[in-house]
Amino acid sequence: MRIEEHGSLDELARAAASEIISVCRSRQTDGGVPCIVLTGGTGGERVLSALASHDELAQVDWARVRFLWGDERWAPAGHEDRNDLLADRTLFAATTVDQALVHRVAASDSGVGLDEAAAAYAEVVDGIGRIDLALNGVGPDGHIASLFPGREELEAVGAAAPAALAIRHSPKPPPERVTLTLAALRRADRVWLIAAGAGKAEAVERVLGAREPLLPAARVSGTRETVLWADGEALSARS
Ligand SMILES: O=C(O)[C@H](O)[C@@H](O)[C@H](O)[C@H](O)COP(=O)(O)O
Repeated sequence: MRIEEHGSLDELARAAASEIISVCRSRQTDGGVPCIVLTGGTGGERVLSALASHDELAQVDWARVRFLWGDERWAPAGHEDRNDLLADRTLFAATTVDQALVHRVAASDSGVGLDEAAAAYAEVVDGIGRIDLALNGVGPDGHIASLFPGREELEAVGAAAPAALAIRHSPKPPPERVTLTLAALRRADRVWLIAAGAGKAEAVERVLGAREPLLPAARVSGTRETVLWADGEALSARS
């Protein structure tokens, strides 16, 4: 795992945004359509904001970038709880994306149920070939996406595992969500973990300590690289 240590969340977000632009440019130069899995949470939001205000934003044709979400809260379209709203208010407001390439999880007011929304999202993810980058905010308990420690959803790792699952009774509100599984996240070429602030120091230490193979944030890796983007506070308990 590569560690990208930065002095603050803002510095971290700007550096990550620069690297996202570079990943997308490289893929588009090769004639490809990059696919990025976005994350919710403070870290995810700051990276999106840093992208939106980045002076090299225009070097990527964002209308030829495919977007997924690592998880989404089960809420009506446009609700403050939704992770896709973070993108709408930042990156998507600063550039032009092709909504046909923006794969949102169905909203709770769209007429489908939670299980149906999860199954439909799994089908979308199964239909996507290459995932270039999966961003994952790390929770204080070491969760990523809506994959929480000790939960049965963590067992969805094999080749036959679904790409997305419905989550109920999430320990982090709101209680109902749709999440990509480890099986799906592990398909990504690059998996980036984002952790900033003293509140993440224990989780980061547990990930780097590699003593807990069951910790969600310690169980995800990319096929080409796994990077921990962290600030000094989040790395402060590193042994
Ligand atoms: O929907 C969500 O809640 C997020 O996807 C979740 O996985 C988040 O990334 C972590 O909980 C970190 O969130 P913070 O960066 O706000 O601590």
